[in-house]
Amino acid sequence: MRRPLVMANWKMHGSRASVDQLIDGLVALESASRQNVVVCPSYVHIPRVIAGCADSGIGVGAQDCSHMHAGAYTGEVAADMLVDLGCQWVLLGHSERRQYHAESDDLVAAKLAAAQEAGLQPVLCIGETREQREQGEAFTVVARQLRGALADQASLAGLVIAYEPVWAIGTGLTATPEEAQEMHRYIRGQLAEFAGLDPEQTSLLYGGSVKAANAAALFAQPDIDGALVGGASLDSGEFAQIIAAAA
Ligand SMILES: O=C(CO)COP(=O)(O)O
Repeated sequence: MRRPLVMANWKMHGSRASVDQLIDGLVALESASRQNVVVCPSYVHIPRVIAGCADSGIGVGAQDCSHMHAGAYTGEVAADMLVDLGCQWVLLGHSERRQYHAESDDLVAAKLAAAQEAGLQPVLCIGETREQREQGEAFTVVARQLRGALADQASLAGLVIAYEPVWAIGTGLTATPEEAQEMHRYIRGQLAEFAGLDPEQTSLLYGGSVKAANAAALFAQPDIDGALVGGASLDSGEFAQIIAAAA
């Protein structure tokens, strides 16, 4: 179902103290707003966030998961383990995973299948680099990432897509609302065309330098349902304003 989801990706940030402060800010939000919020801390902080957000309506997710089931895979975290902790969500295919850990579309597809099987709600992250956009390849790249991850899935129930142009992540450069809308419209069309998804049931989030100052204009676009927020989600006041803009 399309819903105004605002997700925090804390990336590799946080200490127990700073995580506690962020949780205090989130649980102090009014109840209706909290239902639209999902927080993705680093693995090590997940139990703390789940405990701190208990009964608040705030969802908790991981930033990645393994494509494999439990076994001798040092350093990996299985989707089942995340479910066992109480996670409901997982980000997959984030551009920082693709860039620094060489994650291919095939690997992202395998992770997505593992997440679905375990009962996690996956958020598939896609987006083009600056060079790809400048060369007029943005739509081709996004279509390839979508097909690569989704084409052979047994189930896509509850899937959320986050469009995060790589050139807008952490750079302060946001796609204009019109640029983001154009791509979101295109993605919705692709989902219907090859994945058999009802485009009106799939939430599409925008990510890339979302801030309090630009959130409302992005959310006003007809195909932008919410946001995946990095840097600004580490500032309680700023993040609360983004959540308010989505309501
Ligand atoms: O990568 C992002 C969220 O997953 C976006 O990060 P920023 O909001 O810091 O640009």
